[in-house]
Amino acid sequence: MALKLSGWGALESPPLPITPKSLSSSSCLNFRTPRPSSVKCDYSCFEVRDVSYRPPGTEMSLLKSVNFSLPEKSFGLIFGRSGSGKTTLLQLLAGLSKPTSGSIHIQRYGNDGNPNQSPEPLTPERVGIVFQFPERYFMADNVLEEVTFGWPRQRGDLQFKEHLALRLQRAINWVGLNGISLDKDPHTLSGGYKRRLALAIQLAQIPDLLILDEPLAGLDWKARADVVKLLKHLKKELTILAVSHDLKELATLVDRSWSMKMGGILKEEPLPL
Ligand SMILES: Nc1ncnc2c1ncn2[C@@H]1O[C@H](COP(=O)(O)OP(=O)(O)OP(=O)(O)O)[C@@H](O)[C@H]1O
Repeated sequence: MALKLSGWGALESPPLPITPKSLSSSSCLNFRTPRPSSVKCDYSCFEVRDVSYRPPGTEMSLLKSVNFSLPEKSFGLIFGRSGSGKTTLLQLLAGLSKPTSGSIHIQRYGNDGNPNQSPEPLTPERVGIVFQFPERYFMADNVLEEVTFGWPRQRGDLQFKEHLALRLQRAINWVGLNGISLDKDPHTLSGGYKRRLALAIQLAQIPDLLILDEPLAGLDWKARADVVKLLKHLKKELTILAVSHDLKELATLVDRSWSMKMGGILKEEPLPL
């Protein structure tokens, strides 16, 4: 099967077809199969309950009894002063560190607004995180290698590779990178396209929750507008939680917002615009 990418975005050079063969030389890290489509629910929320965090070996709590919930397919924004604990909270959500106390889970609710299942823990495989300045961490010589970095290298069956190829195509289409040749060096992309690539890397894993740490930082005005437009598009399909100082530019996307006070105390508050 050869999947040809086509669609929006100016075509700089003909894109490479994505085939199971072109995915055969990647390595495996934490790869998750998609949830069965038979699992239906009325709606679900990402919930943080009484989460506190004190780094190992220290006496100081960086987060104090944090509580919030974010319904699926909504956009949440956390703002607050530098050093208040925003990134620390994102790291807990992504499973990069463990709360000292409290829980982080997904809760499904029925039509009557009551939980209709036990909460499921939010495992790291269900979360995609794009750090500040993600382009600084690009490792590969071309776009295809960058998106598939960490994918299975062993000889899998054809069906599995077709499945990966479809995921890749979906992620690339989603962020509008389909006008870019997959053999292009990621470091030569514009600022906005580098951010699209960083998003595609996470979207290819089909996360339930996409976390963005300062998604507009370091971009010029045109790239910032471009990324905001893209996030508006992604929000239709995904649950997104961002930390940002760029409140005005992201305001039109925001469904829920919280202020992180110094000392790691989170409060639901409208954006101070
Ligand atoms: N492992 C650690 N041990 C001790 N202190 C830490 C540790 N990690 C972070 N801190 C401190 O915790 C506080 C919160 O840091 P954090 O990076 O979460 O803040 P932030 O709100 O994201 O800031 P910024 O907006 O500048 O990114 C800071 O004072 C930081 O120095």
